[in-house]
Amino acid sequence: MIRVIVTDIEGTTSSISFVHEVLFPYASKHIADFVRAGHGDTPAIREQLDAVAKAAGLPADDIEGLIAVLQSWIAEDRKETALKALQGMLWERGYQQGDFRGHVYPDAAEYLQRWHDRGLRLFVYSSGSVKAQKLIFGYSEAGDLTPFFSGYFDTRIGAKREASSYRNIIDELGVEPQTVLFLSDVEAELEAAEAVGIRTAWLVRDGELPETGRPVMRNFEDVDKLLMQR
Ligand SMILES: CSCCC(=O)C(=O)COP(=O)(O)O
Ligand SMILES: [Mg+2]
Repeated sequence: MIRVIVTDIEGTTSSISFVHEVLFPYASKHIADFVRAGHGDTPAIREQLDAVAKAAGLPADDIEGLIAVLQSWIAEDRKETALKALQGMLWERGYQQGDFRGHVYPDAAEYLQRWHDRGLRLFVYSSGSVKAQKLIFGYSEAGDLTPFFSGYFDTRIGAKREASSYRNIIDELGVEPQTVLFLSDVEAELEAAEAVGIRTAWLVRDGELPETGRPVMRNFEDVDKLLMQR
């Protein structure tokens, strides 16, 4: 019986276009000023810049070089933990100022509430930082959805296509893998979760249904029907 749901964000609870056409361009536009203003006296920013410098093989004081690296990572959608941490800090201002609100599909907002009320424990696992996860759900178009979640995982637990990440999540939650349902739009992530015994559901929000033996879910209502069968 499923007792825990772990959900991806981009392409699952929320549209890919919101992430790629709103959040990433906002980060790209503001990252340079953010880093120039914060690198000297904000330890949380400095810590992430040191990680960027190490990963890129640049001196930690090459601020313009680090900005160029960050811009290129945003453009190529690199799931680098330090970039994701900086993006989360940057987006906080955008959400607080009302520049945008987090996109969450109406069916996702509805069933997150229903599943929570039914006693299921809900968690997020996204490449976006935990801060960014709390922001997209906290400032969502459907209101503050964070009360429905029991916890959040980002790439500090491991990369989303690695089976070991899902083992780490199971260990952290202290549950049996077959009691967990993982939702994602990326088949490689589902395969990694399945490798450690986690149940999965594949969200295909838009476009043609792929030819696969795997059951495909168009929305969270379909996921709920699957839950009822298990
Ligand atoms: C938490 S909202 C920003 C999403 C993000 O930065 C990202 O890389 C999306 O990754 P996901 O694992 O949710 O597909
Ligand atoms: Mg996704």
